[in-house]
Amino acid sequence: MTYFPALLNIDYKKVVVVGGGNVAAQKVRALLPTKANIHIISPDLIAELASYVQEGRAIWHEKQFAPHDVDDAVLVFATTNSEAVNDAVEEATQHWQQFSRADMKGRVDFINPAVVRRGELILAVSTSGASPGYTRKLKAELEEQFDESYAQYIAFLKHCRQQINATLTDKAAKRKALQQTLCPEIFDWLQQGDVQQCEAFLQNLLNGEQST
Ligand SMILES: C[C@@]1(CC(=O)O)c2cc3[nH]c(cc4nc(cc5[nH]c(cc(n2)[C@H]1CCC(=O)O)[C@@](C)(CC(=O)O)[C@@H]5CCC(=O)O)C(CC(=O)O)=C4CCC(=O)O)c(CCC(=O)O)c3CC(=O)O
Ligand SMILES: NC(=O)C1=CN([C@@H]2O[C@H](COP(=O)(O)OP(=O)(O)OC[C@H]3O[C@@H](n4cnc5c(N)ncnc54)[C@H](O)[C@@H]3O)[C@@H](O)[C@H]2O)C=CC1
Repeated sequence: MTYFPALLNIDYKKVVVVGGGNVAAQKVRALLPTKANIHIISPDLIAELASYVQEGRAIWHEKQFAPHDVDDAVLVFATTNSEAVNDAVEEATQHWQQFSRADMKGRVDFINPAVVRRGELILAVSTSGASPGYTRKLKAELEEQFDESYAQYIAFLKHCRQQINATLTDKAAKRKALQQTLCPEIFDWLQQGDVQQCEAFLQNLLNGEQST
């Protein structure tokens, strides 16, 4: 299968996860940074999921799956340990609802990548189902390579881009300035906690004075 990668806006939309085990938790963990309305359908929950429910970050329907549970959901995850139940979830899911099936036994509209988030930076990795174990290993490597400092770095690049777009009018000058924000010095200055140096660099770009 050749999959199409995309980043979805699911804020305030209903998402249903059927099952309350480790695989369900993996899916819910990936959903939590969004503002989606997360509904878990399962007669039981592992402790991690129970804590999300207790914190009000997901809604638990303590029951066996029934077809109407998927009503109005934009994403549906079938993560139970029963092929028959996953079949029933698949059957209940309309063609306009995106369906993910953890056992890969039937219809699969999308599969889940491993995700590393650093502020607004999103690194998503997949082997298209070839080797989820390798995907997990690659994620661990990316977590090391892209540490938490990247959140601040991306936030500063965003700030620069907003300022440049608001200040410079000439297209070529804008492009040049945006390109210059990608110089390695900015990352290094932020690592050293030297925000002043970064701001001075940006001011020079906005004044058209930076030549590097
Ligand atoms: C197709 C896909 C569908 C989907 O679920 O979206 C799928 C399917 C299956 N996974 C299986 C097994 C494992 N999955 C993991 C881990 C992850 N699996 C994830 C995604 C995906 N798994 C999608 C493809 C992604 C890709 O290829 O890149 C991750 C990335 C994200 C997530 O789970 O949301 C998450 C890591 C996230 C993280 O660490 O953050 C591990 C490793 C571990 O847990 O340590 C193992 C054991 C090792 C092994 O088997 O390789 C099995 C066999 C089940 C069985 O034997 O019963 C199936 C079914 C089959 O292949 O038929
Ligand atoms: N995609 C992935 O990353 C992986 C997928 N898998 C697949 O995912 C399945 C689930 O794995 P785990 O979460 O580890 O299993 P698990 O056994 O820990 O959890 C299964 C959950 O499904 C619930 N369930 C069973 N019948 C139900 C029903 N009628 N209605 C609602 N909920 C019901 C159970 O109560 C339990 O909470 C595995 O059997 C395997 O096929 C397994 C490992 C990784």
